[in-house]
Amino acid sequence: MSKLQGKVAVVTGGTTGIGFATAKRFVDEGATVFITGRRQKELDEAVEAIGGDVVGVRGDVSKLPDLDRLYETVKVRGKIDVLVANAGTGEFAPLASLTEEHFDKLFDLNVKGTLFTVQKALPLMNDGGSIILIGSVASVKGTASFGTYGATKAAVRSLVRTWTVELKDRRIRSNVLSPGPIRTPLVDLQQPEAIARIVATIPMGRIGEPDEVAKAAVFLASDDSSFVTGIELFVDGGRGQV
Ligand SMILES: NC(=O)c1ccc[n+]([C@@H]2O[C@H](COP(=O)([O-])OP(=O)(O)OC[C@H]3O[C@@H](n4cnc5c(N)ncnc54)[C@H](O)[C@@H]3O)[C@@H](O)[C@H]2O)c1
Repeated sequence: MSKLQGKVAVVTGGTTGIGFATAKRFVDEGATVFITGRRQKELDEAVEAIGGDVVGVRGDVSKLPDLDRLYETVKVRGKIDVLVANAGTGEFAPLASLTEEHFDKLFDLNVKGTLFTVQKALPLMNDGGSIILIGSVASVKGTASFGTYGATKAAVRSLVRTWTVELKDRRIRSNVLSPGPIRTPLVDLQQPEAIARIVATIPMGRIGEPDEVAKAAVFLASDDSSFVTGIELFVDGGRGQV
């Protein structure tokens, strides 16, 4: 039995990496999935590669009018059962030399974009639905140059605590799914020495694959996690746990 049969899901930033893998898993589990991306070409390629019941909507989730347009499109196909606020950016710089521009860029997308992605979805969400925000192990593990990024993801973790309480009467569950280092365009694999340093901090001795995060997303999206809300689920090979 498919775990998401008949469900409608939205995955922001679904053209690459974790968002792409999650959208693919959701479609394979029977869901209708809307993905977002900023560039039409990448969006079309992702829709083609995922196949099945997937719709691409172009937009930048840090811009509120784009979010309105996204949900206008989704509305035509019905209510939302699962929302994955995945779009996020990671640029890394020591706090001591951080610029205001860098700070604003990260907070605009990772915090403001994530908050309004959820807020604007609420009128369309089915009671009993599931909200998944993508966090990061960087919020609990001090790592040089990850300060601003980690702070944005700590904010995401905090937002979920509040959504969990504010949405309880509608039985909407909200959880954070926090990956450790995963093989996606966000992680620069062209720097083998940096990767080796990261891998040395991971008990499982390797970086993760996008589909390993996607499998956990299916758990949080489906009835398998019917009594799970307000948590942070780490998919990090143990990196943040030791
Ligand atoms: N890869 C990792 O190691 C890792 C670890 C922890 C958390 N994460 C988080 O996972 C999520 C997905 O990242 P990923 O690793 O798959 O990298 P990625 O670069 O493949 O994915 C990021 C996605 O967000 C989209 N995006 C970026 N800015 C956007 C915007 N303004 N509007 C709409 N979409 C936008 C990108 O187009 C892309 O599809 C992010 O929130 C990231 O912070 C990644």
